[in-house]
Amino acid sequence: MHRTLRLIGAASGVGAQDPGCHAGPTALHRAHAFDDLQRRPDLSWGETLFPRQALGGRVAEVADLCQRLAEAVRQARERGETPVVLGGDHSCAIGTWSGVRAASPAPVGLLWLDAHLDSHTPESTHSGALHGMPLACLLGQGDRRLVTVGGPGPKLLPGHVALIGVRSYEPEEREFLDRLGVRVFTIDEVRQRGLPAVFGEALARVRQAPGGYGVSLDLDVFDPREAPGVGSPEPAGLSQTELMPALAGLAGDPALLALEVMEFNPDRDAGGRTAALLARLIGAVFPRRHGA
Ligand SMILES: NC(=[NH2+])NCCC[C@H](N)C(=O)O
Repeated sequence: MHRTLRLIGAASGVGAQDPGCHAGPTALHRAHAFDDLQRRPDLSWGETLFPRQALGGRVAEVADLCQRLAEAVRQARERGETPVVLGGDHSCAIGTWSGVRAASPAPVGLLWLDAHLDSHTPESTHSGALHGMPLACLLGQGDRRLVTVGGPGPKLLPGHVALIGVRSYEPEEREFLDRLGVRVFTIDEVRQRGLPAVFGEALARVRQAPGGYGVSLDLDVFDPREAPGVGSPEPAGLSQTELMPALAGLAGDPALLALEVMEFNPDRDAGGRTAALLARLIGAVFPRRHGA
């Protein structure tokens, strides 16, 4: 059975220091790089969600957006569709995975591809930026308004989570993840062992979750020379030559519940390279099947 892909825009930069990612989904909707994707009969662009202002601060605005995103993602899953969420800053991940979890009868795993750990709490953050906190929130730690999006309780169990590509973080968030037992594959480990070995090990871990798993991809996991259009670029990332084949290996996996691609910042996307990469990436994970 071929599932319908449901694109959902999360047009928020409220969680970031540079709010430019808010324009990401609208820019992609119009980008020529997305023309072929949008013509696919098995893909439909659903809604794009925008933050509501004057809710009394950033946490309230992010919580409100994530609540609506969780609902849209949950409904898509319950219709038997595969949600593909396009950000937007990475704080929106709280909505995506709370929605996936709400639609699943059993715990779900998450593969987190990112230059950062995004695992601060309000107490540990250095910047105060909410896009530095979503993974901690999904693991049950953080501002109550964010932790309870989509229902009470942690949305992920540490043993079902793995991060790949990490190269920029503060010590407190690393200690937090190590304490919980979340597996972090830094870029140094990728360089030592090669991406195929690391990706395989990370995937095996997240696939242990009985409810299936998802992929949260922050575009800054790529080297900024290949993906310049991101909110927080960090040098020395993964190349497309490395990561695309690994992602293509997920194609057709019935346990893959949803994908999100976050932190696209069109203001910085010199030559439209990042939008084109993003379109290729969706095509690699969800190739168009014959007849679909
Ligand atoms: N989703 C992101 N781009 N996160 C970047 C976070 C950077 C830094 N660790 C912070 O907490 O501010």
